[in-house]
Amino acid sequence: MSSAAISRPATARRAGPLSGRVRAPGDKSISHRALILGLLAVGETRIEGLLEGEDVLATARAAEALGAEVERLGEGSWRVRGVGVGGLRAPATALDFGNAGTGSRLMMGVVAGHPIEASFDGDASLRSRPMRRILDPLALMGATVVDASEGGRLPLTLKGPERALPITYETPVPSAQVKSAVLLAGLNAPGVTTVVEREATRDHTERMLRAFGAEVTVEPHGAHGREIRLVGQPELRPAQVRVPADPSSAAFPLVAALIAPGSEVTLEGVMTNPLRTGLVTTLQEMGADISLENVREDGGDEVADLVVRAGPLKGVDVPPERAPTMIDEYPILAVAAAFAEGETRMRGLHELTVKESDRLAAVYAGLVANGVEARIEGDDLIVRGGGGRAPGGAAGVATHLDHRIAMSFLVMGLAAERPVTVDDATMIATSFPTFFDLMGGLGGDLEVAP
Ligand SMILES: O=C(O)C1=C[C@@H](OP(=O)(O)O)[C@@H](O)[C@H](O)C1
Ligand SMILES: C=C(OP(=O)(O)O)C(=O)O
Repeated sequence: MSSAAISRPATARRAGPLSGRVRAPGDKSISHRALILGLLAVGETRIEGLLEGEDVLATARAAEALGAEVERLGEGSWRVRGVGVGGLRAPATALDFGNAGTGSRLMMGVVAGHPIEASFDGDASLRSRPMRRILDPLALMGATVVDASEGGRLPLTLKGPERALPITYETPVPSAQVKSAVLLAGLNAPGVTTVVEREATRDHTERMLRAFGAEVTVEPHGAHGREIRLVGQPELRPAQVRVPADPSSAAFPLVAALIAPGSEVTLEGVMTNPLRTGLVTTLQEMGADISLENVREDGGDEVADLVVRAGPLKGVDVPPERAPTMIDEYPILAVAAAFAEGETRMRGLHELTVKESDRLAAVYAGLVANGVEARIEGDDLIVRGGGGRAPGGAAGVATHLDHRIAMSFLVMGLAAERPVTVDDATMIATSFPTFFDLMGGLGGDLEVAP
């Protein structure tokens, strides 16, 4: 297991307006997948713009342990020499995924498709997260859980069958991680593996599998869902992957620019895949001044420069079916809502309770600690905004090993009447290692305890 890091509190204070042009780091979802498909391709995959955050570095180490040669050539520039589908070797020691749900769950799918045994572990947050949602479909494909902690949690040991079975699986929860784990296991199963999702989730695995030469078809399913079919046992060919800027990270300077009066910020090259843009849609409904400029295609996805100007926001009702397109953005949306005029109701947030922390509870507690009126009704979070103002003043928002809780409340501090301190900023390095430099470069006043 990762050794527990020493907590470092951080504080953000209101300063002048934010201004400048910045690029958020590479997309975390795509970075994990590029390393994993690089491992499964025959030959040399090149990745540019890889997110060099702790979560992704853990996946890079796991890919190495499973047989790939992984080399960093320069900032964000990586080379992966893969072993091919079917060519994995059993790792000598447990794979430690730290804080990373995506890396651990997708790699469980990879292992389950191969006749090898591997152990998975992580930090206290990852050890508390549900893994049955992954292990159940992988068992249908022939994998065995040799050993697991209570409730099928980490640390656990998984053993793949001699020959994985292709299945048709309807995901019980909207989860790109579950979908991806099944597809990755299906890569080494003879025949067609099918995943049906009632609500479409981020489609990076499907897109990237195609870019690496796999045969994948996607059809609509019902009102909001999709059916994805993968033909097993392809020889994946290596690809050149250019990783676009992560919309889930860009969300922090974006909301900071909206709520710090007088700000104008441009966020370059942000991925605008429609399955990731729920936050921008919602903020625009709230009246936010966000324009998409220079819309273009890059690395197989749509990207745009987002030009953001501060201005008044109004409360809105966010429908539950939008959740998969902005699942990681609710904490920062709640901060925007705290500065809006009137009430914002975010519906259907059950999945937030099983992230790095129980984000529904953590956001609610952080809002209340900062003098913001909020309540939880069932799976809904309701925030009453202060019409351009929020009190702030929390002396130590509890972040529970959750990077997005830490960044969200630091952004609140950049515009609140009193400074906001979070109890631990170390986890920010899992997804946004340049957060403090980037926000500071825009004029934000943030300080981490030495
Ligand atoms: O597939 C992915 O890259 C991710 C899927 C989402 O999780 P779920 O699949 O649990 O919804 C998201 O919260 C996570 O940050 C990244
Ligand atoms: C939920 C997240 O990531 P993961 O599931 O990969 O830990 C996140 O980054 O907000």
